[in-house]
Order: sequence, then structure tokens, then C-alpha cells
Amino acid sequence: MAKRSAIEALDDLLRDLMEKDELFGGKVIVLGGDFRQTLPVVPNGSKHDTIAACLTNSYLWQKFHLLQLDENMRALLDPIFTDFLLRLGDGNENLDEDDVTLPKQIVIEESEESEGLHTLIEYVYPNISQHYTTIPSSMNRAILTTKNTFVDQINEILIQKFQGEVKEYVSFDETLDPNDQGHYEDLLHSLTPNGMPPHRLILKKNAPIILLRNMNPIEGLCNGTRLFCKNFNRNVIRAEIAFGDYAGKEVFIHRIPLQPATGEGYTVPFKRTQFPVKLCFAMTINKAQGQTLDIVGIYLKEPIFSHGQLYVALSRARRIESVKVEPSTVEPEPKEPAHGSVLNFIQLWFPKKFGSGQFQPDKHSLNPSKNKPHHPSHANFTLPHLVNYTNVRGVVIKCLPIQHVKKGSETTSKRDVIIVNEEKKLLILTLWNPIDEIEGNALDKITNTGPLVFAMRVKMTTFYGQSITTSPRSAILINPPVKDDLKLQTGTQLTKQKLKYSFGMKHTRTLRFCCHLLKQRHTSNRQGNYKDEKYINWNIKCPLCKEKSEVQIISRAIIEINDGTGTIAASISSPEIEKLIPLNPSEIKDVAKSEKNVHDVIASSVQGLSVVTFVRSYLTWNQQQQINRFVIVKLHKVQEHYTKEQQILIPSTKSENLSTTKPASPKQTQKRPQPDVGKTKVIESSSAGTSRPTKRMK
Ligand SMILES: Nc1ncnc2c1ncn2[C@@H]1O[C@H](COP(=O)(O)OP(=O)(O)OP(=O)(O)O)[C@@H](O)[C@H]1O
Repeated sequence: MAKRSAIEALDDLLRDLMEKDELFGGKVIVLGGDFRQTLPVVPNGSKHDTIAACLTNSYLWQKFHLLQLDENMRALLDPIFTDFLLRLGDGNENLDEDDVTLPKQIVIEESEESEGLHTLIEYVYPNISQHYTTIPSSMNRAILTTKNTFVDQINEILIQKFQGEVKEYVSFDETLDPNDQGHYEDLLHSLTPNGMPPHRLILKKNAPIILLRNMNPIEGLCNGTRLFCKNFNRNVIRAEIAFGDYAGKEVFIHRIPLQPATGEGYTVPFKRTQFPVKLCFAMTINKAQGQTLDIVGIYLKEPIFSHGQLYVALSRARRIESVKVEPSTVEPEPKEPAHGSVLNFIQLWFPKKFGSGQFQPDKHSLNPSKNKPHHPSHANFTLPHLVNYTNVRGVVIKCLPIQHVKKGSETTSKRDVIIVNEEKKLLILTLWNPIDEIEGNALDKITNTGPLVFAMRVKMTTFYGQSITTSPRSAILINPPVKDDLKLQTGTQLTKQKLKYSFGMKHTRTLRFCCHLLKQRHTSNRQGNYKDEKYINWNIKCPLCKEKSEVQIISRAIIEINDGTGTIAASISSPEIEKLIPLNPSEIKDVAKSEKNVHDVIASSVQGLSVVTFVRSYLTWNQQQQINRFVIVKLHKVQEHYTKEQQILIPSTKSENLSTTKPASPKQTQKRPQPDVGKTKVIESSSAGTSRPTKRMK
């Protein structure tokens, strides 16, 4: 599905070209789409990023005239299959929690993993080693799977089985910076970024290939066109378009320079000169979107991982007899703890035309009166299982010993590693078992060399400032051979002297100072329920070297969020809180010192605001009882829905005007529950890990 930004860019372009400030410059544009299918791909994006990239969230969406196509032409001859697909796409098919129960007839019976794949291959390409050398047009079939890795594995098996002489084309890979060529050439050969052909392209006559770039759309050569190889020359491949309007047409394909898409995460920029094709006995489900197949094999070595994948895969077929699924044998990852009903839904409101409701509009949602949103906000949703995964690079400066900790009734182990990231900030990276032992021990042994770590898919938390923790999905790369990281490493030769300046500390004696500072921050937080800011000691002292430092402060508050189905209290810290309240932590501190009451200002600025929040729940212990708490990790203010007299009064000159701030209007006070800002006086001390400039030691 196209990203909203692409359609918005088209709108801008047409307005400019037509010199008319009308929608699409006054041109009629017809868009087709199915929200049951996979959504736009946002590399490394969260669920929220994906939803935000959808056209339904564009300012253009309200201006479209919507028509609904309700007949499945592809599967017209199999109405039972059509109904099944609709139920599946709408999320109504035999849902056992998040699992879908598939009809028995399409599932390959339980077997060993390799046998299952073999059965699937036999179903889609029966007797491949004997057939298909002369009758390629009968091959409108494919194995669909979730990831490119599995696609490559299956293609490799099938090309070996396929009859004929092997033709190998080797690519020419070059770094964009010619000076790096010698260092990285071998590494580049081993990479096959998404949407790129492999370094070694192995083909056989009549083997099916797919085009990876738009070469000549007018002649039918588009990204996704499937072809059969006919003849191989040194610099050109003769091929025949396999399906569609141009089926049977002979074309010539030559080598072109290709670069990985931006956002692919390759830190050594390079280009590959190769034929823009790859084998397509198997392809990813996302690539298959838009294709119609006579025989479909679906290989789910791992469960599908994004909205619409199963629906897209199954709906490539014309009838149920033409599909077989090799189901996943991998146990799904443990789910996040339940968050309660208040967070347990995603709500997207399709403004005006659709009303609110489930993710994809159905027939009923066309009647707006039936589907009034719970909320007055135009896009008010919360994401239940959102975890803030991120990748972090840094240089290790200290590995602390392994600690054994109790998690509920079980004991596990963890190890804190202190790293310096690219912004020269100290971060605690907590490695949980088994990473603490395997990668942790490896790091511990080489700490004095300042090793680089690339912590992938780790969770960022805002407790105690900024810290990072591994999850079962995480991976830790030690000294990865990539260019930027080497730069980072040499740039951060962490002598004690340099470190001292990196963190704005004048008299750091040992690295231990930093560690203790971090511990101090923890301590401050634990003692953090200050009743009165006046008594906060704004200086902290290193227990080792006795140096004093003025702390950097972070605001932290508990606010109540009501999404129409319930209310939760969640904590929020800097910098997110500063999107809500008109005072930064220093200003709060100044006001607190001057004995003015800041709470009215804070209360009037947060109450009744419509926000989109990302709330993470965590389990903690309180008086020997395990309790569930919530923390706001990301917050966006959305359009406020107040009448003029209800609007928030924010003093123009912040601290001076505080006492003149009007209290909330009586109407507001009556109707909206007062948020729990009475507990907002936690002002936490910290010296690292936040975005504000660190105050230097006196
Ligand atoms: N009016 C029609 N009459 C007969 N067959 C049709 C008609 N419209 C489409 N088809 C057939 O249905 C199949 C799917 O069509 P098409 O690829 O245009 O749909 P689509 O909406 O793009 O599907 P998807 O998004 O699921 O890939 C094709 O095989 C096409 O030939």
C-alpha cells in the first residue's frame, strides 16, 4: 500500500503543475486499495509509525469520495473461499486469542519441519526435476513466505532440483567512497539487502525470475513482473514475460547499478551492478501482493508478523483447493502482560465518511451514525503491546558484574554494561540472561579495548533517566565490521581524560565516578517523593572522589488518561511531559524555590487534553505485592476540543505570571475529573541521559 506521503506528494506536484490550489490540481485521481492487506512498510517502525503512514491518516482522506467494491472477482467461482477470506480479513475468523484456525483441508499435516517444506514444494512444483523445461507457462504458481531469508533458502533448493545448465552472473559491488573499496569488498558480496539481486545470481533456462526495478513500464517491465529465462548472454538475459497483459513478450534485460533503499540500515554505502532480477520459485508475501496465482504454497516457518499478511497470502488464489499452508512450528513469543481493557484496543477513526470502529472499514461503518467514536478526538488511540524497540550503538566503558535477581517467583541474572552512545551520553545497557553470560562475558574480557556494541531491538526505558534493556528479541553485536562504528570507536578513545570532557565533568578521577553518579541517580529516584522542592539538595557528591556536581533535573508526574472505556494513572517524565506543561524542570525548580504554587498551572494545562500516548505497562513490587504500573513513553498532543473560554491559560512570561494564572473555568472543573497532578512533585536528579544540556560542576 502506498504511504500517505506518496499521495500527498502527488497532490502537491499536481497543484504546482496545474497551477491550481485544488485537490490534485483539479485532476480526477482514482485510487484502489484494500485495508485488509499489508500496510505501508516503515523500516524499523513501530505499529504506530505504520498506522501513521496510512492514507487514512492523511489530511487528504476526508476529501476522497469513497466507493466500495464488494465482489471478489478473482475467487468468483468459489463463494465459500470468498466468505472465508472476508472473515479472515475482517478479523472474524475463528480467532483463538491472536491465532487463526485455518480450514483443515489447506493445512499440511503435522510433520517434521523439513518434511513439511518438502511436501509443500511437491504440492506447488510436482516432479520439478522432470518437468518444466519446456512448458513454463503452466508455472503460475509460487511459494509465499514471510521473510527474504526463507525465500532465498527455498529458491536455492528449487534451482538445484530444476533441470538445466547453471548460469552464474557475479555482480560488481563498489563502495560509494572509493577509498573503502579494499576494506569492504568481501563484506559487500555477502550482503543481499531487500529489493536487491544477490551477488551471485544463479539461473537456469526456463527458471522463473522476478524483476526488482521498474525498467520500462510501458513495455510491461515493472518491479514485480515475472518472467522466464530464455537465453543467457554475457551482458544480456533474454527472457519472456510470463503473465499478465504482456505474457509471451520477449524482452532483454541488462545489468544496472542498484543501491539499497534508504532506511535499510547499511552503514557502508555501496552500489551493486547486476541484472535486476532474482529467482521467484518463492517470494515474500509482501512482494506477492497484487499477483494472482494458480497454485499457492504458504510456508510459515515463523508466524506472520504484520497486519494483513495471511490475508494477502491466501487471497492470491482463485479457489480453496489451490492453496496449501505449511504452518509455523515456532512457538509465538511470550506476550506482554495484559494491560487491562483500557489499553486493549486500537481505534482509528475514519473521519466523517466512516466513523470509528475496527481497523478496516466494513459495510456497517459506512453509516456514521451507527459508529460514533467514543471520543471527540480525531485520532485517539492507544496501542496495547507497544514496546519501544530501538537499536543503539555505543562504546563499552564498563561491565559490571552479573547480578542474580528475583523476577516474580523465579531467579534470573542480568548484567549492567555502561556504554557511551553516539551523542556521547552515558547509558546503562542491561543484558538479561542469557545475553549477560554469553555476550556479557565476551564484553567483560575486552572492556579495556573500548569495544563497540551494536544492541539491536533493545527496549528503551525512561525510568531513571535513559536506560536500555535487552528482550528475548534482542541481539548484541560486538565490534561489527562497519564503517561508521569504526569511526565512532576511534572517535571515542575513552581515555579517562577524554571522558572527563565528554560529560562535562571537570574532576573525574576514575571511570567509577560515572558509575557512581548513575547509582546516585537511582538513589535519588527512589527517595524521590519529595514533599517540598525547597528541601531538595540540588548538588550531589561522588562518594568516591567527593566532588560535587549540580544535578540535571527531570520532571516526572502521574497523570490520569481516560480513553472513554476507562482510566489509568501513568507516569510521564521529561522530555515528554514538557509537551504538556508550560514549564521546564528548571522553571519548576525556580518556582518551587520562590514558594509560588505551580500546581494550578500544571493542572489547567493537562486536564481534558486529547493526546495520543504510548503507554507501557511494567510489573513492580510494592509492599511485597506485585503490581502493574504504567509509564508514558511517547506522547503527542492532538487537536484540543475546547471552546474559547475553556482554553488553557498559559502565562506569557512563564515564571513571573504564574500567580496571575486564572484557574480552570467552573464548567471545566465540574465536567472533567481533576488529573492526579497533586503527585507531580517528583523532581528527579540526574546527570546523564536526557536531552537537556548537562549542568556543569561548580
Ligand atoms: N470485472 C472483472 N471480470 C472478470 N475478472 C476480473 C474482473 N476484474 C478483475 N478480474 C480478475 O480478478 C483478478 C484480480 O484482479 P486485480 O489484480 O485487478 O484485483 P486487485 O484488486 O488488484 O487484487 P489484489 O489487490 O488482491 O491483488 C485478476 O485475475 C483479474 O483478471
